[in-house]
Amino acid sequence: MASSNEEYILNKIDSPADLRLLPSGKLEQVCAELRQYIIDVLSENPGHLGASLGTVELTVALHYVFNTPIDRLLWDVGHQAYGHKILTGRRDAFHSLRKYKGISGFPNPNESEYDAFIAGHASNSISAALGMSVASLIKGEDQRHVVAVIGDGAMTGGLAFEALNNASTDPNNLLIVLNDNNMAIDHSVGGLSEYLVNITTSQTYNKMRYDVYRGLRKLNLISEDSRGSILRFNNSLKALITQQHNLFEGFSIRYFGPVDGHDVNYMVKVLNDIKDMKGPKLLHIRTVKGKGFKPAEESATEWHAPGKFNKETGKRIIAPSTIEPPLFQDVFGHTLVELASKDERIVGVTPAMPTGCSMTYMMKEFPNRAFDVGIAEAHSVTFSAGMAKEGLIPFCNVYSSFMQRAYDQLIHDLALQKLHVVLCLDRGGLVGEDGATHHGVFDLAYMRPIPNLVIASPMNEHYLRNLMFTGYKYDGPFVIRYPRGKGVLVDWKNEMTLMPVGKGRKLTDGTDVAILSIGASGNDVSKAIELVSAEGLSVAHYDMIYLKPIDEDLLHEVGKNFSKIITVENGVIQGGLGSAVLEFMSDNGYYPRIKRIGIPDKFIEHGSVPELNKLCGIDVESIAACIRNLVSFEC
Ligand SMILES: Cc1ncc(C[n+]2csc(CCOP(=O)(O)OP(=O)(O)O)c2C)c(N)n1
Ligand SMILES: CC(=O)[C@@H](O)[C@H](O)COP(=O)(O)O
Ligand SMILES: [Mg+2]
Repeated sequence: MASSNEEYILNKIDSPADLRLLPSGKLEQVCAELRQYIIDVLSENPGHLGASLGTVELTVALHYVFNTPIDRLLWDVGHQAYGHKILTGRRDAFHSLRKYKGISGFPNPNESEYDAFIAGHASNSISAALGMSVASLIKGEDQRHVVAVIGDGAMTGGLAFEALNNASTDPNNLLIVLNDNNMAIDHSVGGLSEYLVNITTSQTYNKMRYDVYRGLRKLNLISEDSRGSILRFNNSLKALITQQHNLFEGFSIRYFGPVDGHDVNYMVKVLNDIKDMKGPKLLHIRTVKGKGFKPAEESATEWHAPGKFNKETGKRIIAPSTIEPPLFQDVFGHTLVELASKDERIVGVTPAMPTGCSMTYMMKEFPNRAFDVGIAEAHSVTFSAGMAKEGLIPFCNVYSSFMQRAYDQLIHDLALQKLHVVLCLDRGGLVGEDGATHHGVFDLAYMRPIPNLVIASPMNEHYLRNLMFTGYKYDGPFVIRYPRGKGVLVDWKNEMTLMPVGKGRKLTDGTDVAILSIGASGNDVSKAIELVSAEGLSVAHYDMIYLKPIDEDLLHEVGKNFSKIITVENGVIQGGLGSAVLEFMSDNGYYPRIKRIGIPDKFIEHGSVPELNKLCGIDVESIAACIRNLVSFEC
């Protein structure tokens, strides 16, 4: 914070141009104010706190040195870009972060010209930035700098490695800033994270290399354009000092660092030094996730996205514990342990979301049988397929929207070989404040065309458990899709039973209209039916449970007995349950009037789940209105 005799500066920075007018001596103050502003706002309006606190100095240094938005700045994942938002004209709007009609929690070019590329899903920044850097050369815009900021977690994604590989050959002047805090949401995992720790321990070597390099440049003994000579210089220096091999230089990408990512003035100096170098280069900075807010520094996973908190006491504000239904993710986690304790062939796999999906329970109970494979959704599926081929029974848990990354693996590696993997898709449906990048609304539609897959979705916790048990017993790829958040049953721990594959169930009888739903949306359908029943309407409700194979007996029954049908799903209308029912009715000579309720053909913004459900017409009131309208033929 500004001391009493210092004027508050942040309010005067309406764009990075204002920042760049400040003397460098003021940058530390800007950082302090920026950090405090993030803490102040997020304590009341929750968001991704830890990552953005860790990048305060980097953000200030980048906007100070680079001529944004002409220079392109890409944030990987984008959850660390709150400081960037505040410095780029969104300071006052920051209070509306992640709220319905407010600013997005991630960079989005539709929101600001300073947001150079869409972000939300990890590991795309180097590819996109490389494309921009190559484009600027082809277009003759050689003055334009392109910078990708990527975390050590996001760097574990395969896409990032594909981009590094490409960056090493196609001409470009890309700068990659590797923001290394040794954390993803949970602890960073794998060889890369160990490697980065090792580089850090050889800091003296790297600093010496950088200092010698600066000296030679000052003496004009090496030239900027002569990439080969720099590499030769690096190599011979390396040979002089140590046999150590640098991964990035192995890719022909110049490596600088590691530097202290909380020393804003030093970063300004380094960035100024390296920004005009030709060719691809990587600056490795070390930061602390949650920097400047003690509880967040001490417990980074908890404070990744902590919800509301008291900024004075450092305590999270958690609703007083009443007896409530558990989170679906927790039911998954406990049930997996229960199954795994009876069959040692069961293993668990998560791509970097152990806390989020509650694989942590399995990791604690059976550390040798649970795997966090890093931000690597595609790999997680094929890795699971490999284990299944050898007789293990993997439960691979992937957030629905991140699963989009693994479509070919699903088809080629899993379904084609009909391997026994239970694929648990958490966060299916609208997820709320994370918005368009994170809604898990495409899964039912994109999986339905894939042969050999069984696709199921539970209406409540008992069905989740039953489906996990059925998936465990079923010899083939078995997908279970369930939503973010709480279930509906306080008493969730039932005796698990087999659910006949491809069989749905009738929940209520009725004559006016039949509603076919899948998954937890069925609970809203039940409530809507209660509303219209009180008005004298008679509605039959079927919980399909399985999208594939779909229950054909049930559909014949509905086709024969109803002239009006409503389908309800928390997924895109095109291709999911509604489409399956339309196809079936048409193929079998039934011609009822069918109204499909689901997510319309557009990307859905951020907001609370109830707000978005209403927006999409999948909330209780909208379903009830649809029933009334269909009965009177106006729907
Ligand atoms: C494809 C994909 N998988 C998983 C996630 C969930 N996720 C968001 S942030 C994050 C950790 C990122 O770690 P890092 O890049 O090191 O950033 P940090 O939070 O440490 O700053 C993960 C796994 C995601 N956004 N995208
Ligand atoms: C930035 C990111 O992708 C994750 O932090 C995501 O927001 C987690 O979502 P949940 O809160 O549903 O676990
Ligand atoms: Mg990290």
